[in-house]
Amino acid sequence: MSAAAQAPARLDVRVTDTCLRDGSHAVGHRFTREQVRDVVAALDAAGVPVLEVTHGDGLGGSSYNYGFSGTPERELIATAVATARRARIAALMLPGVGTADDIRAVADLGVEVIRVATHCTEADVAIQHFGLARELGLETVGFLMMSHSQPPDVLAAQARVMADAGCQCVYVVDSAGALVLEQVAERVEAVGAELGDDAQVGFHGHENLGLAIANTVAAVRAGAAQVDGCTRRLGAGAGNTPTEALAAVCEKLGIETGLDVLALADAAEEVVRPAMAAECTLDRGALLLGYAGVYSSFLKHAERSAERYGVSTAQILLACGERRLVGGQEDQIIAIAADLAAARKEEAA
Ligand SMILES: CC[C@H](O)CC(=O)C(=O)O
Ligand SMILES: [Mn+2]
Repeated sequence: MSAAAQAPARLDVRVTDTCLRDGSHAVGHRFTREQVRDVVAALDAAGVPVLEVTHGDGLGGSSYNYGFSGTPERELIATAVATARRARIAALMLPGVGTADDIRAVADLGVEVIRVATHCTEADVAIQHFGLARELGLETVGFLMMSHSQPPDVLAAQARVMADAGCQCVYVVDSAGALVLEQVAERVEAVGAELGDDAQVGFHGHENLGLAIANTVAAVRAGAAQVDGCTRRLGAGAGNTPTEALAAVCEKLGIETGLDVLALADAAEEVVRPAMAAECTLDRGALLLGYAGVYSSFLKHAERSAERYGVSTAQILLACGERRLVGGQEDQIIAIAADLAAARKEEAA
C-alpha cells in the first residue's frame, strides 16, 4: 500500500463528542463505568476522533453545589482511556471548580486533550492552566462560555488572551443555545481573524432554539476547524448538536468529518439512548432558556421561585437574560422573583 493510501483522509472539521461530559448534566452525573466503556467503544469504532469524559461541570465538579458524581470521574476517565483504541480522551475543567492538580492527575491517567472553560469575558483566569497543560504535553482547547452575551470583537480579544497563554483552539460556546446562524458566523469569523495561524477556532452548540446543527454548519463555513456534538443530543438543556445527524448533514454538504454515519446511528439508538434517563427535548423550559439566553442550570431554580412567589418562570428567565447572569449567580433568581412579585402587587394596588 502506498503512503498516500495509508494516510488518513484530511478532515475539514474535527468533531469532539461530549455526550459523556455535557450529557452528565442530563443524567445527574450518574454515568456508570459500564456505560462509559460501552459508549466510548461504540463512538471510537464509529470514527469519533475525540471523546470528552468528565463531570458535567468539569474536573472537580462533584460537589454539593453542582451535584455529586455517581462514580468518581477519574474512574470514568480511566475506563475511557483503557477502552479507546483510536480516539483521544478529553477532559473539561473550569478554573476554580477544578485545579491545576486535577489537570496533572488526568494527564497521568492518559487524557490527551484539556479543555479549559471560562465565562467569555474572563479568559485571563485560564492563563496558568493553559501553560501547565502545554508543559505536560497536552493538547489545549479553550471554551468561551455564554458567547451569545458578547459581541464578536469582545470574543476575539478574549480568544487572543487564551491563544497567547498556549490555547491551540478557542471555542465559541453557545452555552444557552441562544445564537442564531449569522450570529454564530460573525463570532467565529471574528475569532478566526484575530487568531490567524496562532490557533484554531471551534464551536459548541445547544439545541434550545432548534438550531444546533444549522449553527454548527454556519460555524464550519465561517472557518471553525473543530466542533462539538453529543450523540443522541445527550447534553444540558434541550441537548447539544446530535453527532450522528451532524455527521449525516456534513456528508451531504461535502464536509469531511471522518465519521461513520450508520455506525453512529446504531450507537445513538442502541448504546447512548439506554444510558439516558430521558430524551433531551426542546420543551417549554428549554426553549425559554434559549430565548432568554440563560444557562440551563437556571431553569429549576426559576421554576421553584416562580411557584414560591406566584410569578411566571418565563418572566424570571427573561430578567436573568437581561441582567446577563452567569453560571454561579443562580441565587439572584430569588431576588428577581421577589421584585417581580412586588411590582405586580404595586400594579394591582
Ligand atoms: C459548566 C460547564 C458547561 O456545561 C460547559 C458547556 O458545555 C457550556 O457552557 O455549554
Ligand atoms: Mn454545553
